[in-house]
Amino acid sequence: MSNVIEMTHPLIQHKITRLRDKNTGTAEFSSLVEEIAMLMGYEALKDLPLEEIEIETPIETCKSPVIAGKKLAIVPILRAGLGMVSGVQALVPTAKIGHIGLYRDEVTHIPHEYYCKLPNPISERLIVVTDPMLATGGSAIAAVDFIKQHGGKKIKFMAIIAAPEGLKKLQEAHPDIQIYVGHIDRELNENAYICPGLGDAGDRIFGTK
Ligand SMILES: O=P(O)(O)OC[C@H]1O[C@H](OP(=O)(O)OP(=O)(O)O)[C@H](O)[C@@H]1O
Ligand SMILES: O=c1cc[nH]c(=O)[nH]1
Ligand SMILES: [Mg+2]
Repeated sequence: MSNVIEMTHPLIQHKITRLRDKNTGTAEFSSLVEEIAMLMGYEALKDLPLEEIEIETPIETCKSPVIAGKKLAIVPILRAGLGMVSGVQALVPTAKIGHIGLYRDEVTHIPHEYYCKLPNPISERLIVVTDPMLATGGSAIAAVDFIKQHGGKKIKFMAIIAAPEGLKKLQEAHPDIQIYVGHIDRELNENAYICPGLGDAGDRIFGTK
């Protein structure tokens, strides 16, 4: 799984355990999602290209590196992916933000699109797609399909928890993207929920259940 990078940092693992706990309430849950996204973003963005510019320090003129190229785009899959935006945005405050609205049908588990607005043009930007949960992979595949249809080429996908089944499908559908996951869990259950997982991420972030 060479294009899948699973996080090993102890802080991320600790925070994921807090997320899994059913007694963790909405305020702590959404803060943890933001913090994990920032820590994962630090890892996912470590190959950002640099260019040297000339600046003046109080002492002398020198050349020093800055991030090169077009501004990054962060694209959350609504709703739950929204909870990860501020964490990545804290690292790259100039990032443009797109949105893709998808919900999973409760019976068929097939994703349905209800919204899509991306920065335009998108073809030259690095695009970081965020969604805490990668279950069957249907939502992730549909989101990357949309981004590619709009011209997106350089895509990284960030999920906090992934099921092996969905990860495999996403890799097969989009072998050219890099996938960053906080933890790969055991399996999906009969309702396509991740086990052990953390329940419904959107409901826990926004307090809707
Ligand atoms: O890999 P999949 O099987 O497609 O499942 C994962 C999707 O399910 C959840 O969203 P949900 O449909 O619950 O929408 P929400 O974020 O609005 O709660 C989650 O945030 C992912 O987007
Ligand atoms: O376990 C799961 C699966 C899909 N969506 C979630 O929020 N949790
Ligand atoms: Mg949900």
